[in-house]
Formats: sequence, structure tokens, C-alpha cells
Amino acid sequence: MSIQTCPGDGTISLPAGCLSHFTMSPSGSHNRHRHIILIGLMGCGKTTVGRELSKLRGTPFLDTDFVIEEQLGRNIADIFSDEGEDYFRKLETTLLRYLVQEKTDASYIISTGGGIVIRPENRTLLRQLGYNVWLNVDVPVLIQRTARANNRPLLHNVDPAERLKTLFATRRPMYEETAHDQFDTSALELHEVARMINQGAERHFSRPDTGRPEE
Ligand SMILES: Nc1ncnc2c1ncn2[C@@H]1O[C@H](COP(=O)(O)OP(=O)(O)OP(=O)(O)O)[C@@H](O)[C@H]1O
Ligand SMILES: O=C(O)C1=C[C@@H](O)[C@@H](O)[C@H](O)C1
Ligand SMILES: [Mg+2]
Repeated sequence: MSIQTCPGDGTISLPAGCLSHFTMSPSGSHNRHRHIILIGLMGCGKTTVGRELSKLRGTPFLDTDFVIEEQLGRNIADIFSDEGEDYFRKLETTLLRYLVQEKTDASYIISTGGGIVIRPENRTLLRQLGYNVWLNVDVPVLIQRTARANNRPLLHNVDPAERLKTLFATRRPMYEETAHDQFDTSALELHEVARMINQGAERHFSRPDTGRPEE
């Protein structure tokens, strides 16, 4: 199965059915990946910055939330309400396993879902995929940004400010463990964030030890 890149905007589509049929053991990977992976809380800018970075570097763009929605033909809010959060987390793991075993020399920009770091296996898989950047954004800024859309099930029927504060406290050590670099991007314009990550990636991938698969 091969990954397709849309000619228009460089967004990646995975082969149909890859999440339902794919069951590899993560230890089966021997590839050295050089992807750039964006992690962080809802609203920190992973999707928006990921697209900008993809344009800047001229490399394909993949958003794990979009791939899961595309593969299932349903939106995340419906997946959460029908099958539950745990089912969604398993889909994220399956997708990461798929990407880790993929034999490719291409370098993607991978924007992730905010909770992808919760499962310990995912944290290992993310490190195997390449350079992980945590977009660390102040909670008051996240509150403003997430207020503009209603497509985040974990913010439904709760006080979004309280929920984001709790998620920040719980997930902070997980982002720290996964990230090679963290940038506070609360007050930065999109192009500034993209440029900063681009420079970080150049530094990361030019280190002699980088590229060795992580255990
Ligand atoms: N640096 C920035 N400056 C101003 N606005 C931004 C910046 N980054 C992102 N935004 C805005 O914040 C909102 C949320 O961004 P985005 O959807 O990219 O977040 P996300 O991290 O992908 O969230 P999720 O985890 O829910 O997918 C969008 O409206 C986006 O335009
Ligand atoms: O922070 C989270 O747990 C989530 C973030 C979004 O990107 C989606 O993956 C989903 O809404 C869950
Ligand atoms: Mg996103």
C-alpha cells in the first residue's frame, strides 16, 4: 500500500482501509524516518502551522485527525460519541504504527491530535517517526483559539477553560517526554513559528546521531 499525495495542496491521503487492516508489531520497523511531527494541546496550532511549514519546506502534509476522519468517513465528534475516546486512541496508535513501518525516504509534516501522547506506545512511535516539536501555548490563548470552533468533543458540555487547564497539567510531562524541542509560540505569527521549527529541524537532522531509529 502506498501513500498518495494530493496534487493541489500536498496533503497526504492514506490507502483506503489501512486503519482497519493494519496490525503490525511496532518492533518490526527498521526504517529511519525524517518526518517533522507537531504535538501540543488543542488550539496550539498544529494543523495551521503544519500546513504553513509544509508550504515552506515543499514537503507533504499529514494531519492524523484528518486521516482518521477520512478513513472512517466520519468526523471526530461522532467517533467519540458513538465508539468512545478509547476507540479513537487505538486508531491513533494504528496510524502511527502504519507510518513507522512505511518504507519511505520522504519527509512529511505530521500534525497530530492533541491527545496522541497519552498512550505510552504512541510516545515511542512518535519518536521513531522523526523530529518532534511541542507547540507550547499559554492556556488563555488556547481558550481564545478553541472558542472559535465547535469540533472538539473534549470541550463539549464542560467549562473549556477548566478542561484545558486540567489537560495541560496532565499532559505536560507527556509532551515533554516526546518532544525533541519545545517552542512557546503564544505570541508568534504563523510564519515565525514555521521558520523556527524549520530551523530546529535543520539542526536536529544535521546532528550525526540523528536518524538512528529510537528504541
Ligand atoms: N500562531 C498563531 N497565531 C494566531 N492564530 C493561530 C496561530 N496558530 C493557530 N492559530 C489559530 O488557532 C486556531 C486553532 O489552530 P489549529 O486548528 O491549527 O490547532 P490544533 O493544534 O491543530 O488543534 P487540534 O488539536 O484541536 O487539532 C485556528 O483558528 C488557527 O487559525
Ligand atoms: O486533545 C485531544 O484529546 C484531542 C484533540 C484533537 O486534535 C482531536 O484529536 C480530538 O478532538 C481529541
Ligand atoms: Mg489540528
